[in-house]
Amino acid sequence: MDSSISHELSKLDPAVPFRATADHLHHTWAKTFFSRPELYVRPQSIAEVQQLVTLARRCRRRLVTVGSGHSPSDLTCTSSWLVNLDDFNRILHVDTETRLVTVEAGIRLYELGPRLEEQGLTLENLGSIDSQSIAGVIATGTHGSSLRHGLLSECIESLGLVLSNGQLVRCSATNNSDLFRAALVSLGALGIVVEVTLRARPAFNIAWRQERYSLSKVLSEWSTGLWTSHEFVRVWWLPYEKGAIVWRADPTDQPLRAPPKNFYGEWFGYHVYHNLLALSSYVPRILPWVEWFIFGLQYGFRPGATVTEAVEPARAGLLMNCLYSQFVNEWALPLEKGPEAIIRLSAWLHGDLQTARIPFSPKGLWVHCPIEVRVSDSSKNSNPRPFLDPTCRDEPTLYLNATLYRPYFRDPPCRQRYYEAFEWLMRDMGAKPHWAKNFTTLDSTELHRLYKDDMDQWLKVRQEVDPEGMFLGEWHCRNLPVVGPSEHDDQLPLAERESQRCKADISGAGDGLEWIGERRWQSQTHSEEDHASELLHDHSAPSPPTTATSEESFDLLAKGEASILIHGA
Ligand SMILES: Cc1cc2nc3c(=O)[nH]c(=O)nc-3n(C[C@H](O)[C@H](O)[C@H](O)COP(=O)(O)OP(=O)(O)OC[C@H]3O[C@@H](n4cnc5c(N)ncnc54)[C@H](O)[C@@H]3O)c2cc1C
Ligand SMILES: O=C1O[C@H](CO)C(O)=C1O
Repeated sequence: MDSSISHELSKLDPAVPFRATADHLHHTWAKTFFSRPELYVRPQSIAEVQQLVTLARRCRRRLVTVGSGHSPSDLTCTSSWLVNLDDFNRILHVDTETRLVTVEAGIRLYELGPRLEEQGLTLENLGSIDSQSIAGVIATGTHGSSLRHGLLSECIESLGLVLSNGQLVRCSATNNSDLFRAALVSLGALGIVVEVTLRARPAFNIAWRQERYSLSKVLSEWSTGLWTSHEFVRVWWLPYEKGAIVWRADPTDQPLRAPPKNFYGEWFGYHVYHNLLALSSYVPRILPWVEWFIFGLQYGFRPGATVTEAVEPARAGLLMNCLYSQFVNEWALPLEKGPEAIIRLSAWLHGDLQTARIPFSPKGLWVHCPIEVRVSDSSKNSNPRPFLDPTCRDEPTLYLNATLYRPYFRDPPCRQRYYEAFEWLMRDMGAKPHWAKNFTTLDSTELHRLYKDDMDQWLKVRQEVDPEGMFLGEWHCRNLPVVGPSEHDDQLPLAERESQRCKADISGAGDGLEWIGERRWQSQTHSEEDHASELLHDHSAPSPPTTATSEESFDLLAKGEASILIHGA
């Protein structure tokens, strides 16, 4: 460890462990990005998180918190310090009457699910997987597919965050409500979420049914029951087949019934599909045939031919097999605009530019399926909305997700043009991108135009709780107007800028990129004077962990007047 870090650490409480290692190689689940943080820290208590934040501030380092790394963008990449709360994952309190559950923020959904079930409870909604940490799910606005639910974070009652001055602050709809609305989609840029209180639902099983539809049937039923006939509905669109797989589920009292085996869920089918996708990178024109062949074997070759059904606990039945590494490019738009968006994208993929009205050539371009078609509805939610909620405020939301697999971690050749065209269409339809995913053609000005005042409010809260940019990186600077156009980076001295991205020279990385950050701290000599003034301002209260729960203490914090705990300072 850098001697200046050891020196600063020696001034802190030796009884509070600093569980840091060097040489950690970070990568996203999809291996789209790699980075080598200077330190990888796995705290096990709030005191450890507070000490870590204090140390980072004194050493002038950026902090990035990573959950399970399932966000496929460079959002979690850093050359500075990477914090992971996998060892901070206990259930702290369960009230079976109110169904309020408090957990440490590193808990993964697959750990939480069975623990809630022991208490007769479950989460009310899930996305496609349960690998994420609860804090990660909240931070990027993860959603499932149901018009009876909004974002998964709708069930969050309150959050506890450690801010850049080391203070633990709690927030909810009624307490520090602006901080709460900002933290509900925080993008990791406010502080480290350490505690989450959520409202669970009585455990339930779902009966699900999956069948093949023609695309025309999907479109004709769009407004007449497709999305409303069941509590949970999702559609996978097969663009070349002009077909779709429609999956629907409702709570049930029926006895459990395991799903039947399926083609690519087994070893043979999994590898056949993977290798056909790999082959298609060299011979892209086989993709329509791959779609016909694989989805025929998986779901039947004709609409209605094969119906698959099962009864499973919701915590398992709502999930799906996401197969291989992938790029995901997902946007939220009004549900009523869905048929137009699908008809135009379908026309483009089939070369009908007049209907498509998308100014890119589809010539020689072949893409993967499925395009995921999902829904969400936050408009009836009585909880405060996150400032950065991409779903529609007053009407149901459609999510369109253009999935592109990366067989053996290799990028498919269609990616750039397909995503340019897809994103152009989404922008033309007034859609907003899912924060976690691989959108590329928007910048901070355009994202600001989409969120307007809501983004301004988010930026205001962010700036108040992290004035030096300890939790900001290149991803945030690229996508959010965290500094005004005329202002200089010096206003956020801890924010980490990217210095380079290159093909990762790492075994098994495929086309994954290595993200390298500027080591700004090497040029920021922290003078004795700075240090003395920092100590004066921040480090005044060597007492038990500070908890601020009132509006008042948040205001004090915003003015930089609140005192914080430094263990052993
Ligand atoms: C196979 C797959 C399936 C997916 N399915 C869906 C889906 O169905 N619906 C959907 O909406 N999304 C889906 N996603 C996206 C995924 O839900 C989000 O990317 C989610 O944020 C990942 O959680 P994580 O724990 O991996 O967080 P990470 O990706 O590690 O981090 C995400 C953000 O959360 C921040 N963060 C994490 N922990 C903390 C903390 N303790 N305090 C403060 N900030 C924190 C990070 O700094 C970062 O900004 C899927 C992704 C994959 C790869
Ligand atoms: O990001 C996502 O990946 C899967 C698709 O494979 C899914 O549903 C997401 O959302």
